[in-house]
Amino acid sequence: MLDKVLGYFSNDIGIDLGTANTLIFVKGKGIVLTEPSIVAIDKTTNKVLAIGKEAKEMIGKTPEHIQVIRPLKDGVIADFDTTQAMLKYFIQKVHTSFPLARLTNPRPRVVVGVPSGITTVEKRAVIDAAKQAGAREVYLIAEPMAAAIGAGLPIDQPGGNMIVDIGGGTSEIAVISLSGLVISSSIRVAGDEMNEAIINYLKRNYHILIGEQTAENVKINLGSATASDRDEKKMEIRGRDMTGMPRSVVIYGKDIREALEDVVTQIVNAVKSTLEKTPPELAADIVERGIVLAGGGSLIYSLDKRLMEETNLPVVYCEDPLTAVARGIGKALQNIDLIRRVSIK
Ligand SMILES: Nc1ncnc2c1ncn2[C@@H]1O[C@H](COP(=O)(O)OP(=O)(O)OP(=O)(O)O)[C@@H](O)[C@H]1O
Repeated sequence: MLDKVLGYFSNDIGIDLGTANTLIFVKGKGIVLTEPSIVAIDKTTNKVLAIGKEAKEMIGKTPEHIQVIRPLKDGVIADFDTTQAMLKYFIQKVHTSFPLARLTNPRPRVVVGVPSGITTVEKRAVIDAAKQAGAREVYLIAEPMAAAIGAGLPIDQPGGNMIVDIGGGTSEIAVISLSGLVISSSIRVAGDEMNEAIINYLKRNYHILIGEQTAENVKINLGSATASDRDEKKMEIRGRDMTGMPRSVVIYGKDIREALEDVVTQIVNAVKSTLEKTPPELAADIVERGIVLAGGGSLIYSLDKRLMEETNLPVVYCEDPLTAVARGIGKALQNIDLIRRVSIK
């Protein structure tokens, strides 16, 4: 009986520690936290002022002494101390939401999703950050593996499953069979580069400077990966001109499709080259099952159509692409054997 109670309240947690967003899954509860991976710091005192949503609202609106940091870059930790402070805050936030769990399991087991191309040093940084934030045991799962589990693909069967997980910092492409990554490729080009491409395009062609938030908004509302009705859609955006004066311009979907073309091509080429390296038996399964898309970056309008045109394969979105990795980590949390089988050693 006691075991049952302890088991139920053992709040082992799964973390999708993303470049853009951090999601936390608590065993028995589901996804309990979704926050931007952003921290605001007072540069003069080095004190953390805000974390997550609160910090995101400060972007581009802070006085000189406040710096808003994204401590992860390209899917991995770029600023160790800030990532650790952020993780500690998020873990404690979910931990204190379940007081009984805190009594029974004060130091939870933590499973973290990381890019498949992570280096040994980067791995160490994630494990250390999670341990210092209170984790007892830390397991790492490659993001495409977690996304495939979250998408409900039969990863433990002998058969090819292709998953393309496009986040903020990395695009992960993998073919999975028998609980292993048969082929994987991780490129450090994804949603964030799309924002940057829009900022640069508008600077070059419209001589207007816009912030990251505006760029993301433009990407979501006007961006696309193929010619479509969106080309004619327009939007008025505000920024500064080259003399620093506030200015507004009207831009069209076609402009943004052009701005994104280089980033989209890099992602499409990475998918094609992974397909070329896929063993024939597994390729045959992919012809039948199609390519599965996950991650927020994959939501760029008509990316599925573009990939279909370029590969001649069926392309489908998994359910709720933004939470696929977190849900996959969550499923793994229910099953320690699965964690051991699929975790990065
Ligand atoms: N509707 C949309 N259209 C285009 N892009 C979108 C849309 N919704 C979210 N995004 C983009 O998705 C990205 C974030 O996706 P996600 O949360 O999956 O990434 P992450 O897990 O934080 O990053 P990574 O896996 O690279 O560490 C951001 O670049 C965001 O702008």
